[in-house]
Amino acid sequence: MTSIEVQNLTKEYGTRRAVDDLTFTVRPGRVTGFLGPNGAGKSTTMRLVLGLDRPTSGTATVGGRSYAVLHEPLRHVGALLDASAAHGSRTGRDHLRVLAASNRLTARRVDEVLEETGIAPAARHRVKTYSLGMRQRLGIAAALLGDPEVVMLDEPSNGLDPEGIIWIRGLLRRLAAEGRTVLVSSHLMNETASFADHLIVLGRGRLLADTPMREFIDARVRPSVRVRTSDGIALKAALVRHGHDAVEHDDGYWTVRHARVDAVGRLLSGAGVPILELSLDQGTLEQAYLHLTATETEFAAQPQEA
Ligand SMILES: Nc1ncnc2c1ncn2[C@@H]1O[C@H](COP(=O)(O)OP(=O)(O)OP(=O)(O)O)[C@@H](O)[C@H]1O
Repeated sequence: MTSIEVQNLTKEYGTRRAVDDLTFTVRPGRVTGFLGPNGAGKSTTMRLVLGLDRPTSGTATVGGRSYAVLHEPLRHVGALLDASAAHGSRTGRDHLRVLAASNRLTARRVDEVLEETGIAPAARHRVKTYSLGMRQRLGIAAALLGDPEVVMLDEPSNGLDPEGIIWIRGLLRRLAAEGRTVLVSSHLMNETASFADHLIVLGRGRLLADTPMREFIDARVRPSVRVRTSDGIALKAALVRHGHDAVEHDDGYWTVRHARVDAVGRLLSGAGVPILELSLDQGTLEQAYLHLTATETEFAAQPQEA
């Protein structure tokens, strides 16, 4: 089992500290979402893990070894950092074949990942004719080529169509279920919520959270109850009588904050209020993330310089 270990990692570009004393471990068997606003340091951290940049101090290792010393690294770590990295005048297949050859991987494996990522029909076309989504799939194919234990993807959903987004979700879940270590950065909160088990959140190069996704949401967004009725006046009166605060929305739903579904259901049926719909509103990753960024004063008060 191979983890990504980041220990007191710092990277400065001139006077700008892109990564600031980061320490975390990305563990196998789950998908870890890597979040943070633009410029928070996610890509820099990934580049440091891949040995594409040298840390100012601290270490980033994979299975206890730095990427630079890995023999045939694609067999250990697969990464998508920049989907435009492939040579435009090569075909998708040739691009993967060159990568495969440098890591003693077979041409058969190239054909497998072309199939797996859905670009086999375009494999003999030049990369410069690929759409953004196809380039993205080619980048993911390259990441999977060596059947690696560790997969790091920077914004993999970028440019994918709805089917592609569903596909990547299933792929990430499967890679984690196979016991791999999967780190995925994204700005799409709904997307991240659909595939991540765990979250690492950065702000201005620092670690803001390293926690299971459910805990991250529950700690910041208290659940509420959503209810729809044909008698809003009776609903409000019954809830207020029991000390609840009920808010009506434009879509005809009411929200009862800090309440349990069963308690609200019992109370309303006891009061003879007609209930058309009743459900738990658990709070979303987006709400929790925005709550975190709003409460991190230093992080919110010092916007990124241009
Ligand atoms: N090669 C570089 N030279 C100078 N500054 C850099 C370099 N690479 C990154 N930076 C700076 O480091 C900071 C972190 O950037 P990084 O790309 O890691 O953030 P990010 O979280 O990946 O952002 P995004 O979500 O926009 O991709 C930014 O301020 C960026 O301008």
